[in-house]
Parts: sequence; structure tokens; C-alpha cells
Amino acid sequence: MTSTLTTPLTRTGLALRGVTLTYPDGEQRLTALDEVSLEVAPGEFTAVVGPSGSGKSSLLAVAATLLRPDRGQVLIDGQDAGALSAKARTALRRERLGIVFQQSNLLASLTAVEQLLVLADLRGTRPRQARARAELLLASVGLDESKQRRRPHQLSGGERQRVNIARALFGRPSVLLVDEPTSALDHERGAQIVRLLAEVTREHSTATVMVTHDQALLGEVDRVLKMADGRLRG
Ligand SMILES: Nc1ncnc2c1ncn2[C@@H]1O[C@H](COP(=O)(O)OP(=O)(O)OP(=O)(O)O)[C@@H](O)[C@H]1O
Repeated sequence: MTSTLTTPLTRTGLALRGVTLTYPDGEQRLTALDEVSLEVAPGEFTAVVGPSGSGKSSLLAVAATLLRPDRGQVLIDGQDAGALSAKARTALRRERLGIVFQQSNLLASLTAVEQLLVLADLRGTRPRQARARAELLLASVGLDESKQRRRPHQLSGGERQRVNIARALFGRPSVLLVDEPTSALDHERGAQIVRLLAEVTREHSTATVMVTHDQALLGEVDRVLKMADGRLRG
């Protein structure tokens, strides 16, 4: 499929520049992100940690171009998301971003491989090519053929998270945004998922940002940034 974006983009990853986000709070506004700047290069795995309410989810939502900041820029492969029309922003998200949410949002009636093939349909990828890619990606995240034919309720929490990661990679994203990937897992399974994210970051050269509460799982990441009161510290 040809890109619907107007300019050809080289992969430069994710950049946030002076991003401020506020929410309505009664008569006032609550500042969730306060002049946040961040650059994540292709192939770099960055973790964002911080207490509840510090702004981590808001940061991911802004980076995912799902929330528009009050001020500042979000650049995906150098493209300023705020300068695009809604249609072009949707295309940017579809073509450049992979998102792994905290709660698995897999479709209950579909097998693991079908979760990826649904995307192929939406993207207009040829069915045979799409199936081969879906199977390859699922195998690469550790799901063998028999597990690829299972529905979500027949998989463990960790296996469902692997399907989520494979699905996020299907569109060859430049930027991979991951929200609390280990929250439903025990320590060992959580550590396996973080190791897997480190591997896919290198293999797929994604600029990966992972939000997590779990400080014990940070051995695999390239950089840890701390959020407190909407501000980011290295
Ligand atoms: N839709 C909203 N409307 C108003 N305030 C919000 C909204 N979403 C988040 N907030 C507030 O913005 C601040 C940052 O919230 P955010 O969800 O980004 O934090 P977080 O670090 O992800 O927290 P957690 O770890 O608990 O998920 C908090 O004070 C929160 O109460």
C-alpha cells in the first residue's frame, strides 16, 4: 500500500518538544504534562517510571497523537503531528505507530493469527503475504503454530501480551508505545515480556517507550526517565 502521507519520511523516531497538557478540573485546569521534552531514537528502548498520577499515561496518549497538547510539538519521524489534518494524523498513527495497551484488547472470537490478519485487511495487504507475516511475527514473539490457532481465553496473560506486541509490530511501526505491559503478570513472566520488548526494539529498530510501575524490570532498557508532577527527569 502506498503511503497517504504527503512527505516521504525517514525513520528518526519520536520527539516531544516542550509539551504541556492540561485537563479541565472544575473551574481550573490541571497540568498533567509540564513542558515535557523527550527524544527516542530508532532502536532505543526508553522506560518512563513514576508514581500514580504523575502523567505517564498522558505522556503516552500525547505521543500516540490521541490527545493534543495545549502547547509543544510531537514529532513522529520528524513529522509534526499537530500540523496535520485529522485524516493525515490518523494515517501517521496507522503507518508509524505501534501501541500496546495495558489491558489486552484482543477480540475474543479471533485466534491469535486472526488478530493480526484483521489489520492486514484494513491495510489492504495481500492475504497470503499477510498470513505469512502474521505467522512469522507470532513465532518471533514465542508463539508456536498451535498457540497461533488459539483464541485469547485459551492463552495465558503473558501469551496474550505477546500477541499484542506482534500485532503492534504488524504495520512496521517506527515508534512503539507500551503501557504497563507487565501489570497482569508475575515477576518472571513480566521480565520475559520486557526482554522481548528489548529484542523487538533492536530487531525492528523501533523507538520504544514503555511506561511501567515496576522498577525491578528495568535491567533491559537503555534509559530510564522519571516522571513526577508532569515533569520528566533523566
Ligand atoms: N481525562 C482526565 N480528566 C481530568 N484529569 C485527568 C484525566 N486523565 C488524567 N487526569 C489527571 O492527570 C494527572 C496525570 O494522570 P495520568 O493518568 O497521566 O497519570 P499516570 O502517571 O499514568 O497514573 P497511573 O500510574 O495511576 O496510571 C492526574 O492528576 C490525573 O488525575
